[in-house]
Amino acid sequence: MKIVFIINPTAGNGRALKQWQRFEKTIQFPFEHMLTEFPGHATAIAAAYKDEGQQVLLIGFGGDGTLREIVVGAAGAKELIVGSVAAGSGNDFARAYGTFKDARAIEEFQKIPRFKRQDLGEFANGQDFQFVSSSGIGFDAEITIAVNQSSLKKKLNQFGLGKIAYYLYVIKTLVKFETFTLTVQSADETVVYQDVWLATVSNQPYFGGGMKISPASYTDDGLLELTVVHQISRLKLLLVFGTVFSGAHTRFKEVSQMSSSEFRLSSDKSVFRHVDGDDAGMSTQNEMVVYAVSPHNWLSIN
Ligand SMILES: Nc1ncnc2c1ncn2[C@@H]1O[C@H](COP(=O)(O)OP(=O)(O)OP(=O)(O)O)[C@@H](O)[C@H]1O
Repeated sequence: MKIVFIINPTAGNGRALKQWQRFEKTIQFPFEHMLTEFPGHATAIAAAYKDEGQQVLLIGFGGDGTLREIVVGAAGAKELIVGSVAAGSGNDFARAYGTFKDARAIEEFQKIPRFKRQDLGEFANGQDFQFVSSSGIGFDAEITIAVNQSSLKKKLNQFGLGKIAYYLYVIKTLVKFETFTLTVQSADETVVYQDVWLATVSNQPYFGGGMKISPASYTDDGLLELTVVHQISRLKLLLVFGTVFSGAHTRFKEVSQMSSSEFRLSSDKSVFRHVDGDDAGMSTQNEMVVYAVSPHNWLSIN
């Protein structure tokens, strides 16, 4: 089995490169490695291994964005297995799909490779999007995008205080956010939700760096789960946010969840959208977007 590390040097607020340099010194088996040079590069690197004619273990050295790009490049290929070394800021991929904690664990995997077929989520909205963990619209997407684009975050990161930027944007967005009306069509029903703060389609339980937003999600069951937070006061929303880490938010009446192989979502205004915590443009007003499980699945370590 060939081992290929795909390293995003910018992941983990720029800490991934140093982490890789330390990790590399501990590797005692043959490997290849590539550093990503731009967003989307990991997809091209992964896809280039599709015709190797042998099993290849692609190890993403980065966070959720890097791993999504690798999975997208590897999806549909029978001989490409995707693993990770957690080197991002949130690392929800590692929570659901496992991660190698050191080089020895990779060596053990090589001796007895165990892997598993996994679902990939997708939707099209002008362009094709795929998501490994989740994709959402509304409040959380607006925060994510503001933080990702923030120069304040970059400054605070120099002192290891990047999280402060995140909390500042939570407060700022909480004050100015305008809720929207969401129409959801699934195989069984059509539901209209008023005063919606966020809607997230999940393939695995975690998002946002350890928040257990969708406890009923399984990565390989051919189903997606939708979580809608609606008709809630700003103060109570903060309280609910605090309970997401344990999954206790599902007890609130303002949190609705459902499961289906496909959801058609439309909002009465344009709203921000993320895929696996990265900017994915806007979901435009009254446009029906179909979220589904892709026919192309992928292989994770097991
Ligand atoms: N050389 C590069 N320069 C700038 N951006 C890059 C480069 N290589 C990859 N990227 C982009 O960096 C984005 C962020 O990476 P990633 O999500 O892995 O790290 P993170 O945001 O720190 O972690 P997490 O998503 O787990 O919080 C990826 O979506 C990818 O497109």
